[in-house]
Amino acid sequence: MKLLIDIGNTRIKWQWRDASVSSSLEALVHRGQPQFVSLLEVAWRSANAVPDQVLVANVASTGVADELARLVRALWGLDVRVAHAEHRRGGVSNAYTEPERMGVDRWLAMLGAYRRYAGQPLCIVDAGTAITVDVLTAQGQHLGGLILPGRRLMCESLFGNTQRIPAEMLAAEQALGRDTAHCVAAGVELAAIGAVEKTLEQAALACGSQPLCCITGGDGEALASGLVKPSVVVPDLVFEGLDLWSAPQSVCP
Ligand SMILES: Nc1ncnc2c1ncn2[C@@H]1O[C@H](COP(=O)(O)OP(=O)(O)OP(=O)(O)O)[C@@H](O)[C@H]1O
Ligand SMILES: CC(C)(CO)[C@@H](O)C(=O)NCCC(=O)O
Ligand SMILES: [K+]
Repeated sequence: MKLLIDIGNTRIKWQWRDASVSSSLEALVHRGQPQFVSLLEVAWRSANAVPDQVLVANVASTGVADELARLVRALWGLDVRVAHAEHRRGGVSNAYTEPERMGVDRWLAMLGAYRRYAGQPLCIVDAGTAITVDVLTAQGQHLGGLILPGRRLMCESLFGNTQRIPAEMLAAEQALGRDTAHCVAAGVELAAIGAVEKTLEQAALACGSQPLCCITGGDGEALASGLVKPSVVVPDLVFEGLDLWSAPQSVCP
């Protein structure tokens, strides 16, 4: 049994996997919650499972990952394996000249998407604390990507830097708002949708056919429902990639 862990800037998400079964995703907020280690301990003890491998993807501080590694050692006497972005793996080539600077969540989402949907161009979207969009050709060449603030960060930047926009975060209901909170919701939603749709258009030109849009992340469903172009939502895309990353046959060439 493997325990796969994705540490984002807002939440820690985890999934138990063995050869045949993947558990549903579980998550807890670690930001501003110093007791997250004891909450994790309760959650993992109650799973009544003993992992033989613990794999970690971390884009938060190393302090969070270190505390988690201590817990894993205390519970099961295991060292965690920490994934990182690379030049090449599993048929995917990274466009970054310094791949170690890319967030590993982006790299793993690309590996996961390529494993599932290789053979067509892909546009991989992770809608979390930040929103990332990355384009892969049908042959697995990463063409590059974009990073923008996620839904909550976009809202908070407005709430924190204006006098007359109160801190009220709503889901967007219509394209155009008719009061402040709905205008913010519409603006934030359209910023994300516009970024993805524009990238899809440019990627279609660059790749010669319409890419499949693979979406993951806490705000993924909401983003997908606003897109005109077809998309698939894969909540455990980063875990698919982490599982692939840890497989012995996927040694980095
Ligand atoms: N309790 C919560 N606190 C803050 N945001 C939350 C909470 N629950 C859900 N969210 C939503 O989840 C989004 C973050 O999604 P997700 O959990 O995928 O990101 P993350 O893993 O924490 O961040 P990232 O991986 O981008 O660093 C936020 O934009 C917010 O809308
Ligand atoms: C962009 C985020 C925050 C998304 O989780 C993460 O992938 C990250 O911290 N990336 C490092 C910068 C980069 O990917 O170029
Ligand atoms: K993420």
